[in-house]
Amino acid sequence: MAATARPRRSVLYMPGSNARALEKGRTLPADGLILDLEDAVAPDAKGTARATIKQAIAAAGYGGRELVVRTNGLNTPWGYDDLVMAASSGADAVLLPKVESADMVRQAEVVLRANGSPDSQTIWCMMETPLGMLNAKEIAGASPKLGGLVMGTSDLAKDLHAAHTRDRLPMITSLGLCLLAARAYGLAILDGVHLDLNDDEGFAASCRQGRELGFDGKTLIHPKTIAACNEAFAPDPDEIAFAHRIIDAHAAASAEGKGVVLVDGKLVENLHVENAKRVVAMAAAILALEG
Ligand SMILES: CC(C)(COP(=O)(O)OP(=O)(O)OC[C@H]1O[C@@H](n2cnc3c(N)ncnc32)[C@H](O)[C@@H]1OP(=O)(O)O)[C@@H](O)C(=O)NCCC(=O)NCCSC(=O)C[C@H](O)C(=O)O
Ligand SMILES: [Mg+2]
Repeated sequence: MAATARPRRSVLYMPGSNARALEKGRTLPADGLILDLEDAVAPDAKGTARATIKQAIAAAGYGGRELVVRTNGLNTPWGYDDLVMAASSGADAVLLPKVESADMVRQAEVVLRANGSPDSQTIWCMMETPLGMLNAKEIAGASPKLGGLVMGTSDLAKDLHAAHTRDRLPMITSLGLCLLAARAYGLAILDGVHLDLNDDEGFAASCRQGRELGFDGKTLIHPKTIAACNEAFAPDPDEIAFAHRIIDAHAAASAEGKGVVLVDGKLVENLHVENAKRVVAMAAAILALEG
């Protein structure tokens, strides 16, 4: 499915070492699941987590949820074996951590292809280091196998010596650079996690801001945040109704040989129709996923 028509409002991380979480993922209303081998898994548990993830995907039952395996880096003792497992696991995508260059993407791609990764399996990149931000454009254009970027705002804040503030001003340059790179290359892009599980208001504000900036959705660490995230990133009924009015009014105007029309007092041109069609397609894709 095209990056813009597949719902990715909520994508939940779960430690690959936590079989209970992987089981729960089959019933949670998240659009996607990141089965993690990296930061959520202790060094001693990496091998077991790899086997647990492989078994969970093979056992199926995840419905239309997009399944993503986050591997360790190729510069670690686990990265190569993670990629070998992920390649033939049946996961929809493989998420590479701490990507800083196009070369890092291509090295992983070689291992994935050599180990049976189907064409349909995409590569996603964690964008979470200062060098990664500066090289966002070359990373986004590194390979036709690339499907998306995921902001790693926790690692980024650490490396930038930045604070986690309500307005996320310290993150804005980085979020903007990655959004530009993703949209320039037709990739999906997901916002970073909100770490404070007791801060519902702050979580809602970060969802709102992420959507306004243009993110497709947000990565999450706990199931209790999925519903609010789905709502925040879905087009609301008024938006969908307005999109239909735009499409219909512009079609009628075109039939009369006109290129522009006013809808509810607002100027509508071709570009607005394109956007309206994207909104309608996303609403339909969400209905199909939830139906
Ligand atoms: C944060 C947690 C460790 C909290 O876990 P827990 O104490 O078990 O929470 P609850 O008791 O409230 O759980 C209630 C039920 O929900 C299930 N649960 C909890 N979290 C998840 C989850 N992520 N996926 C699936 N299911 C989950 C529990 O099993 C309970 O179920 P039940 O048995 O039926 O009662 C935990 O939430 C957690 O581990 N979260 C994920 C942490 C993680 O993956 N971190 C790494 C990713 S974030 C990151 O790396 C950021 C990035 O790289 C960056 O740099 O920014
Ligand atoms: Mg990280």
